[in-house]
Amino acid sequence: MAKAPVTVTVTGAAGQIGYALLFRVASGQMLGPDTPVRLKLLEIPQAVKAAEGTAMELDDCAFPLLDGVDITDDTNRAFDGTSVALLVGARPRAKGMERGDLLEANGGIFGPQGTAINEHAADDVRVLVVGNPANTNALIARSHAPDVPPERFTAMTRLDHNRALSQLAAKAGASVTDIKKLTIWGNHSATQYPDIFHAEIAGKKAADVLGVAPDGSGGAAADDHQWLTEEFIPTVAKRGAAIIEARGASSAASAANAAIDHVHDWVLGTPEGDWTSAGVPSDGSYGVAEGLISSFPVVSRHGRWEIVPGLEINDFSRARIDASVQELIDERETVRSLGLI
Ligand SMILES: NC(=O)C1=CN([C@@H]2O[C@H](COP(=O)(O)OP(=O)(O)OC[C@H]3O[C@@H](n4cnc5c(N)ncnc54)[C@H](O)[C@@H]3O)[C@@H](O)[C@H]2O)C=CC1
Ligand SMILES: O=C([O-])CC(=O)C(=O)O
Repeated sequence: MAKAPVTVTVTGAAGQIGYALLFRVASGQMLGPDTPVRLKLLEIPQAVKAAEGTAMELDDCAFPLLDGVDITDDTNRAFDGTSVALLVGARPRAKGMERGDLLEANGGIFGPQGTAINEHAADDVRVLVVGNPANTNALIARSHAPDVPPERFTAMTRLDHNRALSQLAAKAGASVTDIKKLTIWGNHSATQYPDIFHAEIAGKKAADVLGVAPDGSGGAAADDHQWLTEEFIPTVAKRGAAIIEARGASSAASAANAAIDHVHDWVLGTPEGDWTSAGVPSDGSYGVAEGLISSFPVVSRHGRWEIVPGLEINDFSRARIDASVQELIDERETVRSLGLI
């Protein structure tokens, strides 16, 4: 028997990421080749026409799995019956705006969207926040949805994870498929910590392959600790800014790709013997303050993210995880003081 269509809501549908994302969702790359999708596109009134143009192109693809497209500027209607909510639309940082201003502007978007999800979404709703600052926007949305299990609100760090995979593979002369158990910890910001100390390259410990010792004492090659601290970590953490510099616009296709990967793995499971990274509500694991939406090593089993337990954290990693988590604590304090959570 054919499966029932799954309702997927995309906010900011007329934006750059929306344009790169919708066609892949409609083609079945996110939920699998046997799951029809019904799309709901939310935009601000000025961008509804552009979203209609995208919907015309979706029609023109004649995707067999696309069961319908609904375009609206009404938040309640956009989340009616939704099972997958991709919160992409956000207020971009304008010139002269402080981080607090940005958080406040986004509170005006993610608070009402959380409320609408609480009231109108399907019982199995899963939420992925892409719009920046993604972790704290997810926290704001979640705090407005008391009837939705908290673990259904997640923030995207899969793009950072994929960037780290690619950088590590290039350094090791390996394929990305040879690399397992890489982790992004903390915030989707320049403080994030891409951790290679549990990673494996073709079954061997990445730190051994690369001669990187956690205390900087060197290994096979003295330069490799420097590669970790001065190349790998900053390249991954500042990749978004480097793309903006090069392209004149922020990452769009790679961000859409990461959103597809995140939801695909959440719904359909992560492969055995590996894990990925996602911003999920902390249960206090690894000393991360409970309730923060922080990036962790995660697997998905039976449709739920689980934080990978029991990893040993060396002092090098500890300091970097703590710094990124502190930034999340500070953002939480700011939105609390603004009455947004
Ligand atoms: N977590 C991550 O790894 C990444 C996050 N991002 C973030 O994703 C967000 C979107 O990026 P782009 O698509 O490139 O931006 P964009 O500016 O091209 O598109 C954003 C769209 O959101 C819409 N929008 C604004 N407020 C809205 C609201 N209240 N409801 C519905 N739609 C609304 C705008 O009209 C616009 O069409 C940005 O915040 C960006 O910083 C981008 C790359 C990676
Ligand atoms: O900084 C931005 O707006 C884009 C972003 O999050 C990224 O590419 O990681």
